[in-house]
Amino acid sequence: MASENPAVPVDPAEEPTIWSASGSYEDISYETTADGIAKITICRPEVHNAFRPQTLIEISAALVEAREDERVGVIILTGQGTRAFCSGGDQRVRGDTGYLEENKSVGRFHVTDLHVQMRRLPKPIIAMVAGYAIGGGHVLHVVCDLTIAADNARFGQVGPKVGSFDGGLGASSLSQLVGLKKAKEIWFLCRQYDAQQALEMGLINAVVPLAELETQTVKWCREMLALSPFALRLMKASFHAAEDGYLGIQQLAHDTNLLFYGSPEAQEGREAFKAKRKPDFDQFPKRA
Ligand SMILES: CC(C)(COP(=O)(O)OP(=O)(O)OC[C@H]1O[C@@H](n2cnc3c(N)ncnc32)[C@H](O)[C@@H]1OP(=O)(O)O)[C@@H](O)C(=O)NCCC(=O)NCCSC(=O)CCC(=O)c1ccccc1C(=O)O
Repeated sequence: MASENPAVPVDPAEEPTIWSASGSYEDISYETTADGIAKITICRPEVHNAFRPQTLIEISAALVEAREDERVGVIILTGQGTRAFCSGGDQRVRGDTGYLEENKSVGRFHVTDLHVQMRRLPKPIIAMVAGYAIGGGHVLHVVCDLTIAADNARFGQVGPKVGSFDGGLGASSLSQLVGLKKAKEIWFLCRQYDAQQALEMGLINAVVPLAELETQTVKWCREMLALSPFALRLMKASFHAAEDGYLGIQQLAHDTNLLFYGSPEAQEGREAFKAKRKPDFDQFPKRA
């Protein structure tokens, strides 16, 4: 809300949210706020926002857009309407070799690359969940960095009921969140859990009234936007480094390199090369 007294500064966390849409997508929408929030919405409410290959290709493109936009600091992933965040792979286009793109006869799992992209993306991604987060839709929220759920949210895996499973992040990240026994229960029994149960088992970060889902999620985003973006980037990479092995180390190491490039020591190497002279690294301390 704008402050009525100009002497009282407006708390950025309380500013109204104005979304600007951009891009030309069929299955999703991509919107941003002037203060640095991007929102990707799956727009297939007639199938509880189930994804087909095209949906995942578009989410991936929107994530690239959000990543490359230097104004964007936080990304929200959500589903259109109040009945579902996402119900997983669209079973109508599930072929015998994976999920089928239009006019293609050989299927694949586009989610594999998308999960990796979300995990490596150096900006926080928040799942904003109303209604069902089921099957591959449940895994999508698990892969997000944070999850804010409405009080009507329902969570669960259904793979073993419909002849599918996610032994990737859908197993490993899930068991990190809720523990091995609970993760096995979720997969082995295919039950549904309400938002309160999900909160209690550490699957999500907060439960809010449905009517406040977006304002509360935006509030969380704005709290993060007020923090150091590079510190958030390094923390995201650090959380995943051990589990991601060499590729986790690579992310952190290259981020260190990014910082090193800003130092006089690294710049001396570059300048010496360009001037075709011997670099003078003696001027820099051999740090303890
Ligand atoms: C979510 C439900 C429990 C909701 O039930 P209800 O409220 O009664 O609604 P419905 O009447 O069932 O649904 C309304 C409407 O939507 C259609 N629909 C819902 N979900 C899907 C879907 N996934 N695909 C296609 N269509 C869907 C439903 O048919 C209705 O349409 P009408 O025309 O009105 O009849 C319930 O809907 C439900 O259980 N849905 C199915 C959930 C499901 O089976 N999901 C797929 C699981 S498998 C998966 O997601 C794999 C994903 C993947 O690609 C993958 C592959 C390999 C490794 C990892 C992954 C990964 O993790 O992603």
